[in-house]
This record gives sequence, C-alpha cells and structure tokens, in this order.
Amino acid sequence: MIKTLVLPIKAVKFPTTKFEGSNQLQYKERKMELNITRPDDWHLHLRDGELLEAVVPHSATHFGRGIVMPNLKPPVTTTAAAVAYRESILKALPSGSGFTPLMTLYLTDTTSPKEIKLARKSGVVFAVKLYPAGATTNSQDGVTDLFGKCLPVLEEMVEQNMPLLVHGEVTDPDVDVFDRENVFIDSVLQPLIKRLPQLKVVMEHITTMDAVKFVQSCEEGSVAATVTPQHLLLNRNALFQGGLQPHNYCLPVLKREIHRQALVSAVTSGSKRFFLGTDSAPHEKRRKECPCGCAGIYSAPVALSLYAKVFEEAGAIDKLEAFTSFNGPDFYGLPRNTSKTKLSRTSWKVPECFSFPFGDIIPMFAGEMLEWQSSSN
Ligand SMILES: NC(=O)N[C@@H](CC(=O)O)C(=O)O
Ligand SMILES: [Zn+2]
Ligand SMILES: [Zn+2]
Repeated sequence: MIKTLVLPIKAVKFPTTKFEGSNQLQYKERKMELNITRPDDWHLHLRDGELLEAVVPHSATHFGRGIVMPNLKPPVTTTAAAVAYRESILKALPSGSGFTPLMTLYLTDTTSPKEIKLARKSGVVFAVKLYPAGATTNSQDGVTDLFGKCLPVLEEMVEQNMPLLVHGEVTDPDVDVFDRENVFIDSVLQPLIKRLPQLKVVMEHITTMDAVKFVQSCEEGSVAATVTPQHLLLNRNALFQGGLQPHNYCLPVLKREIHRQALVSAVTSGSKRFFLGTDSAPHEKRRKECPCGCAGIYSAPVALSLYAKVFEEAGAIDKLEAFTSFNGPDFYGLPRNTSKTKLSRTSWKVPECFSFPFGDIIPMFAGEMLEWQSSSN
C-alpha cells in the first residue's frame, strides 16, 4: 500500500445548535447528517475512451454538473469537438444519471474570435481554458504568448461573457517549480485583469496564500478560484513521506503548510470567491508509478468526503454547502441545483485500487478510513 500523509486531525467540534438556512444538521448520538444542495465539480478531467467509461460513474454519483477539461489528445479546440466530446460523455453515463457535462474549449495561439461566438451559440460550452504551453498534462498545444496572440479572442470572450479558466503557472524552466503560480499572478494575471477588467477569470486549483490574496483583491463576481481536496489536506511533505509518493503528485505541485492553511481559511471563510473544483485527474497506475510519472490525482470517488472533512476540522461545516453548491453556479450565472445530497458521518474505507480490463487507477487516500459518506436523495 502506498501511504498517504494524513495531517493530524484537530478536535472535532460538534455544534450544539441547528444551523439556519438550507443546511439541516441532525444529531443522533453524536452521529451527524447533512442534507445539502447537490454539489457541482467546477474542474474535472473525464478523459475519453475506456478511461472515460471507467471514471464518469464516480463523478455522476457525487456531482450534478462538471466543468469538463479539454486537455484530451488531441485537445478539444473547437465547438464541434466539444459537442462530439459531450455526446461521448452522455453515452458513457450510467443509465438514469442526471449528470450534466459543461464543456470547455482549449485555447491555442490560433483560436479565432469566431470560434468563441460559435461556442456561446452552441449552448453547451461554458468556458475557455488557458494552458500555458508545457505547464501540465497535455498542454503542449497551449498558449505560447497570451498577450501577443490571444487578445482578440479574449476581447470576444468579454463580449460573450465567456469565462477564462486558467492553469496559473509560468513555464520558464528557470523559475523554481514552487514559485510558478506566484510568478504567473504577477506576470500574467495582474496585467490581464488590468487590460480586460470585464473578463471573467477562474484561477483553477489555487495552491498558495498569494493566490488567495490575489483573488480576494479582485472584484467579486469577476475573478474566482477553484480549490482541490489535495491542496486543502496535504502539504508538500506528502510527496516524500516514507519514500516518493507518485499518487500525491499533481500540478501545481503541493506547497508548504502555511499555504495549505491559507487555502483552508479562504474556503471556510464563507467568501463567494472560492468554490469546489476537484481537478480529479485519473491516470493509469502504470503511468503514475514509473520513472517519469504523470501529474494528476484521482479524487472523484473521495472528493466530497474530503471536503466535508476539511470543513468539519475547521469548525465550519455550516460553510460547506455554499462552497460545494452555491458559489460555483452563482459565479457562472447558472441556476443552483434543486436536488439534494445527503452526507452522513459514517466511516468507510477508500478502495486501494479501482481495477479495469485496461489497467488500475489508484484513488486519492487509497486504503484510508474516511468519516463522511455521501449519497443523493
Ligand atoms: N492537475 C494535474 O496534475 N493534472 C491534470 C492537468 C491539470 O489540471 O493541470 C491532468 O490532466 O492530468
Ligand atoms: Zn491545471
Ligand atoms: Zn486539472
């Protein structure tokens, strides 16, 4: 078994009063149940082919909608490709599933403003994703010069009210890997927002105190961020604890403990600027456990349990629902889900591995005990 670092659990506070609003907490002999509006995942990798078929049931079990990342091989660069990809996702869903994939376009140096118009008109594309070329998995066709090549497209996105989702890291090999988010904020995001203050931007999978401060400094409703379970629960020690831990390796890479704490404070503060995005990124086990392992953590089966753990340990379980189910749709201008998800405080063991004919996928926190379990009702 590959050991995951679990940070020490702080004393769990059991509130003595019921919360107001739609969070209905009930206590039965210290057993807690939480009935929340069905969550959405605003940053999700579903892949394609047999991998898509293998993983989509997990997301469909826990989430109402998912913003589906376009970093396939080849990438989803056109509306026509996004429409076709959406069809294959719908086909792969378990029968009776109400899961809705929200599609995205992969921005390149040659994306045209016309493509953005088409995307908006399609009614199924909800955002455009910026991967700086070479920053992460399947980003080689990404943008090499945002200001030099993409301004007309970004202006059209403002026109169409189409959000830009950002993998916020510079790719300069001379910049320390732990500083790449920070340098990206100063060299790309700040100037971008100055140039196009009307552009809606989501800084994806933020990892640092600096990103939290940056998002808080921007106008609410204009710039927001998604936060993953791994960046809320693990610090960079988890990469090396007891030996190299490939299943804790993702990009942006895990950071210092002070940054993890800043992320927890941000999401549990009740701010509308932060919302759930798992960045669930499955790779076959043999592509993780090898001399040049892929970046990406498969969190879809455990993410909701892990977010509940984070909020509970911070004494802020009453803020969970806004993070999982309100802030995302409010930012995107979409309706909140009307169905509910029940989270109960029931121990369960995360499977060591999910096995498929094509290979194995190791989930985040494999083999560990978790306290929260979710089911839709
Ligand atoms: N987060 C990751 O480490 N990997 C993602 C890409 C991404 O979101 O950067 C993937 O597609 O595998
Ligand atoms: Zn990314
Ligand atoms: Zn991602």
